[in-house]
Amino acid sequence: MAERALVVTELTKSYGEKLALDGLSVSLEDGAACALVGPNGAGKTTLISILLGLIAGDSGRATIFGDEAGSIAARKHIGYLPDVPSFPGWMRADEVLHLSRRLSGGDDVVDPLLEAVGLAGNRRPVRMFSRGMKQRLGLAQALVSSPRLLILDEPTSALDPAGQRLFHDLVRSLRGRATVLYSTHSLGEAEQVCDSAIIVNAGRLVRQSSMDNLIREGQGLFLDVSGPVDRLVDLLGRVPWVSALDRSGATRQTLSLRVADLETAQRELPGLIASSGVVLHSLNPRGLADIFLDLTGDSR
Ligand SMILES: Nc1ncnc2c1ncn2[C@@H]1O[C@H](COP(=O)(O)OP(=O)(O)OP(=O)(O)O)[C@@H](O)[C@H]1O
Repeated sequence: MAERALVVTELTKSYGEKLALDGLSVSLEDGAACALVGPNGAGKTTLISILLGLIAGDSGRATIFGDEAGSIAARKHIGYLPDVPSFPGWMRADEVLHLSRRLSGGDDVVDPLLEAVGLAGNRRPVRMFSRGMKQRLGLAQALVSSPRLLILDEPTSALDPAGQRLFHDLVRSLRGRATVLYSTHSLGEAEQVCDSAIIVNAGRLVRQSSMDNLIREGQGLFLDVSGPVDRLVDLLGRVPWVSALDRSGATRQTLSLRVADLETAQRELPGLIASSGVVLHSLNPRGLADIFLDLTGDSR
């Protein structure tokens, strides 16, 4: 069986009274592109810091390709891109990468890497780079030692939407070079780059699942309706494709439907609305942000 890229078992870490990781267990197959998703304070940075060997857990274990997190062997497996990478402003991109390569003892991959991140031939000093360019250089730097595990920590938090999209395209194009662990607040971002997600909240694992499954299980519709809403709720209670129904509001009400079969729901819903006699004000699909809120709740 292939060696797993990451195995985290019952990992716990407190800062004084604050429990940041609470018996977290997750694992990652070699070659996966997995998002680490959770709201502020979920424990993502703490987990990454332990994987990088910057801090130690209180109990439990983490191994990277079989090597204990924090060991020299484990560190050699990892390439890391922080949210805001910094470089000596006077250096050029190629100089940054040559220096990193010498320090890490990696292969001579500087030119292809600069090409891959769209910085080939750029002779300007890094201080003249935009944030997006710095992030792309940071990605190249993280890859310079040919790591087996690439950890990206909220890498687009300082980028505008266009810069984010470019960065997502770039990470997607680099998939296959390394196993990817991509920390983000957003399932929407995770979907752009990753095929699976580890969702954490309050230091605990909420779900580890493929993106496809998360989206399928969370799919549904929001209906804004008024009039004989009880009648519509009654009709919806009888069809097999509704898996959950929440209702809020007074005169004008919002029905939140989770559906097992979206296509059937979209085909049959207009008929149910018409026969119930309600007035439909709006109909919207549930998005990834709704799925994220469902899974992480409001437990902070
Ligand atoms: N050095 C520290 N001292 C005290 N508490 C800390 C420290 N670092 C983190 N914490 C607390 O531990 C918990 C987990 O924090 P962590 O930074 O790991 O979460 P996160 O998921 O990375 O959050 P964010 O998305 O906001 O970066 C939070 O409640 C945070 O306040």
